This record gives sequence, structure tokens and C-alpha cells, in this order.
Amino acid sequence: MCGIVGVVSGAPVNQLIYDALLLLQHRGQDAAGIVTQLGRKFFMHKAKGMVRDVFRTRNMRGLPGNSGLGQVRYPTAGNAYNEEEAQPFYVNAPFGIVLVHNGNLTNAHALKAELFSTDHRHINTESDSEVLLNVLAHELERTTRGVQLQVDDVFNAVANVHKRLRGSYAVIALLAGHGVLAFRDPHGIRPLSMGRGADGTVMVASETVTLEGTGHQFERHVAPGEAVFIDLAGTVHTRQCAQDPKLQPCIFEYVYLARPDSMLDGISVYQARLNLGETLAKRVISTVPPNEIDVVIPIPESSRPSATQLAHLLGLPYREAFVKNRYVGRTFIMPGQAVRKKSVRQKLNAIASEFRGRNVLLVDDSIVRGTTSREIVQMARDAGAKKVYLASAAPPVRYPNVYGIDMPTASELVAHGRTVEEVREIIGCDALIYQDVEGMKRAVAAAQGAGFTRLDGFDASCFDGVYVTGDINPDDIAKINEARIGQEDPLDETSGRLALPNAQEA
Ligand SMILES: O=P(O)(O)OC[C@H]1O[C@H](OP(=O)(O)OP(=O)(O)O)[C@H](O)[C@@H]1O
Ligand SMILES: NC(=O)CC[C@H](N)C(=O)O
Ligand SMILES: [Mg+2]
Repeated sequence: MCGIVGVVSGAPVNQLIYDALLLLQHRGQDAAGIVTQLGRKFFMHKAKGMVRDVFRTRNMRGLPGNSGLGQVRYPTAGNAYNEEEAQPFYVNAPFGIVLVHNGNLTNAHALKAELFSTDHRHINTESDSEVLLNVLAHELERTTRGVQLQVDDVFNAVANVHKRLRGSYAVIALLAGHGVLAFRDPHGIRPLSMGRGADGTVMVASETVTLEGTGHQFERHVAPGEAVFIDLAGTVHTRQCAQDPKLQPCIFEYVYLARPDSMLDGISVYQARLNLGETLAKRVISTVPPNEIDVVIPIPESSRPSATQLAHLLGLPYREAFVKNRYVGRTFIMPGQAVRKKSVRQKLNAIASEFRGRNVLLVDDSIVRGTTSREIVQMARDAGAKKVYLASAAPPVRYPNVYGIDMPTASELVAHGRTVEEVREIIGCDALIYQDVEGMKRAVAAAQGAGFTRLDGFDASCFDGVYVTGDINPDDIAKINEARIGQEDPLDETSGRLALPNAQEA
């Protein structure tokens, strides 16, 4: 998952896109980029790092114009340390296109070969998003009939793009001199919503928090398979471009990825997390009698809503006994296991008095590699806890994710091929309680609210091994894994310097 935003306005958009990217920072910490358009000319600045580090005043001054787009990147193809894989990507023909992408193509490998041999296009990075841009460019070239681009040409091109791409993609592209195009894969795996400002500015963004936080009124979610074209006058054109669209959004967005104050496809992330806490509470009762638990402690940040609800239902005190260093980013989306492991200790510290002599129930939203839980259980013991129980608001993560979450290999997942008891032993807690898959799906689906129109199910592949695009085989997973090259930064490994994504270059 990455964060993407696109804007058409009657006023300069550089600051607006910057502000939007700050509100999407939790979706990607490794690189950030903005493109604006003045006349037919694009202005781009992109680099590795967090939004605040990438954009200095001088960079902002170099981004004029009333339309543009931006992205924060969490790599799932290629490598976090490659500056040239930062987005947006650019091609000069037809018209001039820049593109940002959230998701992951599962047939990038085959498409790359096809682009070279059939379409005679050159791909210069390992990023699947560059492949996607070139497929779109090729299809736009084919569908544009006259000298001038028509809206129908754009939609016909997207319909062809859907036929060629596999995997997940929420996309925003800027077509030079024409407008902003946004579309979503036919399963709607990654989120995309749109809204409007009082001045007529139209914004498309990964999460509704971005719209709200920049003063835009949420209008609706982009439907799976749908394309939206906003011309430079701000008129919105839409068309369903997929043949059999189904809404099966990634359930991990609700569990961990998205901000709790966002609505994704009309489902409240916050309410989903409360509901997950509620169903988890029932499972806790059947494993550990509540009178054997003295206190419920969340593992900040993402587990808080689930943990509060769970504590409330069990009638137990809720204590924020792990303090989070707010200057350390999210651990899970950092590239490389060594960096992740080190940053758990840098990020969280225990208040010993809340642990000493007590039986504690720690609650996390999910256990993926087990990096956080192993450290945190040990920290609770070091702080003097008598018994340490651990509950996860999500079921065991047992299968690789191929749709834009960086866990392409089964072997790195602590629960892959292991029983709950075996995982408990590895993590070192006295009891381990997991959510079950059906309970999770019901809890999230029950959080429907404003903007909800339909739901055909969820992509819960990392929990149940069912891939909604239906075409994932071990060979694809191996290729996606190969594409995810060089995750560890050797410099950080040997130097031992603080390897936070926003660490300044020496
Ligand atoms: O089992 P693991 O591989 O450690 O992954 C799971 C952990 O990673 C995430 O936290 P993260 O620190 O990324 O973000 P948060 O502050 O939003 O909870 C998630 O909330 C879990 O705590
Ligand atoms: N997480 C994502 O959405 C990643 C986008 C794209 N696959 C990349 O690696 O840059
Ligand atoms: Mg966490």
C-alpha cells in the first residue's frame, strides 16, 4: 500500500498536494513525490524519505500550476533504496503522462516482456508501476482517434488496460493539457475516494482522511473497475470500464493499513477495529478467564480501538503502559527485517509500574512476522509482569500477500505452517489468542456507514490463502518475490546507525 492523491483546481495545488501527502504518510514512508502541471508542462520533485524531508521550500517553489498529483511509497516491487523507483513516473507519449499507483501487479513480469517485444517500450526500473504506466500509454495511443483526445478515448484505453493487468491497482494519472484520470482495479482491492472543495477543487485520494483534512467534502468512493476523468475545467466524467466488477477490498486495510478516521468503501475503519475488539473479547473469555487478567494493555498505535473495546467488554482496566516515541515511523512498513527489529525497541517503552506483579493481556491488531510481539512480550516480562497473555485482533497471517503489502514470502510469516501453540512458544507468551477469519470478516462488514453502496466480500488472502483475482500460483508468488529485490540496506546493517526512513543522509 502506498498513498496517492490527484487534484484539479482553479488555484496553485503544490501546498495542497503536500498537505494531502502528509495525511497519507502512514501508507508509505520510503519515498515521496509530487508533479504539478502549468500549461502543458510538468514539474516534478521526488526523492527517498518522508514528506517533510523530501520537500524543502525551494522544491515547493518549483511546483507551479493548478493541477497535479502525488504519492508516498511503500515498495512492493523493486527496492526502497532506488531513488528512480520513487513515484510519480513519466512518459512523454502520447501527450505526456505522469502516474502514481497504489497496489501491486501480479503479472508485471509477463507484461514487461510483452511491452518490450510487442509494444517496443523500454522499462528502466524494477517497479511494476512503470510497467503499468507504459501499458496505459500504449492503450491511450491505440484508442486516440483524432488529434485531440476525447473522454471516450480515455475510457476505452482504461477498458483495455483492465484486460491486460492482473493484481491490485488504484491509479491516478495526469494527462498533459487534458486532466486527471483515476481508476481502480476490477476487484477494488486498494481504496480510492473523491471529494470537492468549496472553491470547486476536485480531489481524488486513497483515504477520506485526506479529503477531510484538506477541507474537501467527501462525495463518493471510486467503484471497482470504474474510471473517473476530471478535465482541467473541473468537470467530472465517469464510466465503468471493467466487464464484471466486484468489490472485494483488502481486509488488511481495516486491520492495520488505513487510518482509523477514514471510511473505505463506506466502511468505517475505526468501527471495524472496535468490532474486531468485541469479537476478540469473546475468544479471550474462552481461553483465559477474565478474573485471571489484571489489566489490558494495547500495543500502540493501531491496536488501540480494538483494545479499548475488548477491555470494556471484559470489564477490565485499560492502561496505555507502552509509550510510543512519536518520532519513529511505523515498524511494519519499514524495509528490511533488521531495521524493523531495532525500531520496535526504539519505538516502544514500558511503564514498569503497570506491569510489576500483574497478569497482563497485551492486544495487537495483527501478528505478521512476530517482530513486535516477541520484543513486546519480553519487555513486559523485563518490567516485572507475572503472566503475559497476547491477543491479536486479526487471525494468524499465514499466506504471502501479492496485492501491495510487503510480505511476499510465506517463510517470513511467523504463523505460516505453524499451530497457534507453536507460534505462542516462539513469541514467548503464556497464552496466545487469535481472531478467527470468519469473525474478522463479519466484524469489518458490520462497520458499514456513510458512503456504503455494496460489498461482494473481502480480499483476506494473507489469512485464508484465497486470492480474489483467482489466478495466483506458486510461480507467480516466486516471481513477485524475485521482483522484491534487495530489501536490506547493507549500509544500515554494518554501520548500525539509526535506520529510520527519514534519517538524513550523512
Ligand atoms: O508481527 P509484526 O511483523 O511485528 O507486524 C505486526 C505489527 O506491526 C504493526 O505495527 P507498526 O509499528 O507498523 O504500526 P502502528 O504504530 O500503526 O501500530 C502492527 O500494528 C503490529 O503491531
Ligand atoms: N505498496 C504499494 O502500493 C507499492 C506500489 C508499487 N508496487 C511500488 O512498489 O512502488
Ligand atoms: Mg503496531
